[in-house]
Amino acid sequence: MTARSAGADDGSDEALALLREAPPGSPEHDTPSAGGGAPEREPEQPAARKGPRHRAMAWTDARAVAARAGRAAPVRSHRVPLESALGEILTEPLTALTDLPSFDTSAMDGWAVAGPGPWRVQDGGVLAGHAAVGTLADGEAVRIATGARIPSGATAVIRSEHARSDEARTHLQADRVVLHGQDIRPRGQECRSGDVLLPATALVTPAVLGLAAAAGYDELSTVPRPRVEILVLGDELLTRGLPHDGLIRDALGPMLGFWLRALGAEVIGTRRLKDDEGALLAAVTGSSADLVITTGGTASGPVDHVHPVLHKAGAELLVDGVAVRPGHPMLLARIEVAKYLVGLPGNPLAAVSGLLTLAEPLLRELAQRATPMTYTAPLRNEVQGHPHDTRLVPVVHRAERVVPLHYNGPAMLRGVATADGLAVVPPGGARAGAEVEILDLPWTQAGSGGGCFT
Ligand SMILES: Nc1nc2c(c(=O)[nH]1)N[C@H]1C(S)=C(S)[C@@H](COP(=O)(O)OP(=O)(O)OC[C@H]3O[C@@H](n4cnc5c(N)ncnc54)[C@H](O)[C@@H]3O)O[C@H]1N2
Ligand code: MOO
Repeated sequence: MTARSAGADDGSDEALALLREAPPGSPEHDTPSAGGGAPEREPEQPAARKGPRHRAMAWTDARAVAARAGRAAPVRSHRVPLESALGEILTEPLTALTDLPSFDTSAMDGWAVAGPGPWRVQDGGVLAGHAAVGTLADGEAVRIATGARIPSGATAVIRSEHARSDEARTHLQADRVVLHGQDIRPRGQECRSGDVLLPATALVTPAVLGLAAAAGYDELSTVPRPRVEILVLGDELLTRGLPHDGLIRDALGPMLGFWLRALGAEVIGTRRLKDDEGALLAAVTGSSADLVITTGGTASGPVDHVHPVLHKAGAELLVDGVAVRPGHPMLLARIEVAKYLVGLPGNPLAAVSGLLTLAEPLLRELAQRATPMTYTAPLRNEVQGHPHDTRLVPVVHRAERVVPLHYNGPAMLRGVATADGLAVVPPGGARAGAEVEILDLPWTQAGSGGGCFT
């Protein structure tokens, strides 16, 4: 867990201060949710609008469906150069291709000696990377460097600081008792050729890359990162400059690619599409990605084309709405075998909610990464819940507790930008002190998702 020190200069203190200081009567104070930013109030749903509510799946069920969809995809493997394997999962055990060390090695700079001293010092010396020198006979010594091959016949290495040679540097005397084999790393001390160093299913971390290289590998067999294409939808979106004339900046395009990479995806592209059904259908059906992510257009407005396009594409809706706030219109569809689409709602925090609810478990299973340990933390402040739905609320860790952040409205990124994670607040809410599950953000120290190697 990240226990950031109180007062960390990360911008979250302003959000926290606002939470503490909102005066009575202010909108902040009046929000029905402590922790700030209420779930936007919904009017009682008339019968005619009850359809979506019936379809909405419980938050935990939706995550389970997404994970199952990922597990159902065929298992894949590729051989890649070491540097490309970072963050992927091994599909074969890492079996040593050599003994390590692969020869008897000096562990120190000093002298290799044979038998009991004093010793006659041979001319020259042995350096790391040099071929073997001749055999040492009993009573002989030769200068040696750390990492150099031990000459045959040598029985020990004496560190430079533990022996003295005479003026002419021809004779050597030890300052202390010399033990047989001291400071010699024997061949195969770490492993023998053929030993299994890591099982298939191990995550390739930087340390694994180092071990694989030491053990003789140039390439590794791993599960390829799922290939993801992002389609950002909306006529109202600008990619530069200030909002004007009802147009706003696209906040999702700049964020999602990096976030998806941190979740283990290979992002093959981000495209911006106008609100045009034909263009969306062509982009979805023509995409070569394993997972298409769309943003916006999930609801039932006049230019919300995701549902009609999925229908036309013959896709199977696996999740069509989730009982979670924000983000309830999120969806998951199977377009064809092993090709999925996650529809993220357009409101930016709702999109983050969809990313963590549906894309994260799907990508994790497609990449065959281990399920991270879930953990809970006590809330410092009460958080009001939605009557029926789970809430995901940005929080920071402070002194063994999590503090709900204020700017947590569906259209706001200000809270999550300073957050360590999202608290999973059950329907009905949670009191101060209640333990709630925390979804770490992939870049926080507490993140247990196996590392975010981008
Ligand atoms: N009658 C109803 N209307 C809406 C409901 C509902 O239940 N009944 N749900 C609301 C909720 S909740 C959400 S979330 C949104 C989801 O809508 P869409 O997924 O169709 O998204 P859009 O309508 O395209 O956009 C919503 C909102 O987000 C802004 N947006 C979109 N893309 C971006 C982007 N890349 N960067 C920044 N902002 C973006 C867009 O301008 C809208 O303001 O539906 C509600 N409506
Ligand atoms: O809150 Mo909507 O929940 O998905 O913006």
